[in-house]
Amino acid sequence: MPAARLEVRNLCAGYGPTRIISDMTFQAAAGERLAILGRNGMGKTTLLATLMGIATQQGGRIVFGDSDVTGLATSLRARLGAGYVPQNRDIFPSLTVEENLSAGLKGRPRAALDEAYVLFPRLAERRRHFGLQLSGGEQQMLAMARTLLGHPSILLLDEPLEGLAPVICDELMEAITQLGTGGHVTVLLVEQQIERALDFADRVLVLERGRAAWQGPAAGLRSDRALVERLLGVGVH
Ligand SMILES: Nc1ncnc2c1ncn2[C@@H]1O[C@H](COP(=O)(O)OP(=O)(O)OP(=O)(O)O)[C@@H](O)[C@H]1O
Repeated sequence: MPAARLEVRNLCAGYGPTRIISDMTFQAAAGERLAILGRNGMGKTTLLATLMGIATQQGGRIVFGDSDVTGLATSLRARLGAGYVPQNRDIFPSLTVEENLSAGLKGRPRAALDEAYVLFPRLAERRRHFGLQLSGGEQQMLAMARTLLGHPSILLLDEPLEGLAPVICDELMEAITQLGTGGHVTVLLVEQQIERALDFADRVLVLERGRAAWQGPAAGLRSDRALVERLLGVGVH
């Protein structure tokens, strides 16, 4: 599936009647790399979960490509091209790497598994290992590769680097960058490692208490240390 545009208009969302996301409007062009940043608890995970139809959309519109997906079930959104790698990685612990990957094939031939092994050679070495035997980094690679096998047009990544050693973060960011560079998929990256996210992204959306506090080019945010400090409470180099 080719990369798709994402349009979010006046989105309100949360859990049941509890409001977490308020009146949020933003877009990602087809093939764009959008980093979603914000301090802890500002609503980043809830935003991705709402885009997937997991959290409750209370108002506004979500459009993937030409399809308004407001009100659609998660499975239909996946069929329309959304690929979601949640923060908890969600792999099957008692299935092997190969079996986990097969679950992402969505009817494609088994030979397509090689795409995952080319992207992450470690997974090829571990193909007969069970999910529970993998390191945190390998689990993240597996979760990402399984989603990518479905050829998403919009990829939602929730803190893929959380809890991983710097060398593994390097490896994962290289793969994510490789994916994003071809423009074949629109990538939304939620990440706490601000520098890595800014290195990757074309544009940035910063959340504050469930609202869009700032959006613009990654380079613009990086060059304004005072703004980064105010929005995110951290420094950048
Ligand atoms: N299932 C839930 N039911 C009710 N409230 C929830 C639920 N999950 C999260 N929240 C609340 O929603 C708010 C936003 O949480 P969310 O996980 O979206 O933030 P976040 O920006 O992703 O944080 P972090 O960076 O810590 O992962 C928090 O106040 C959190 O307590």
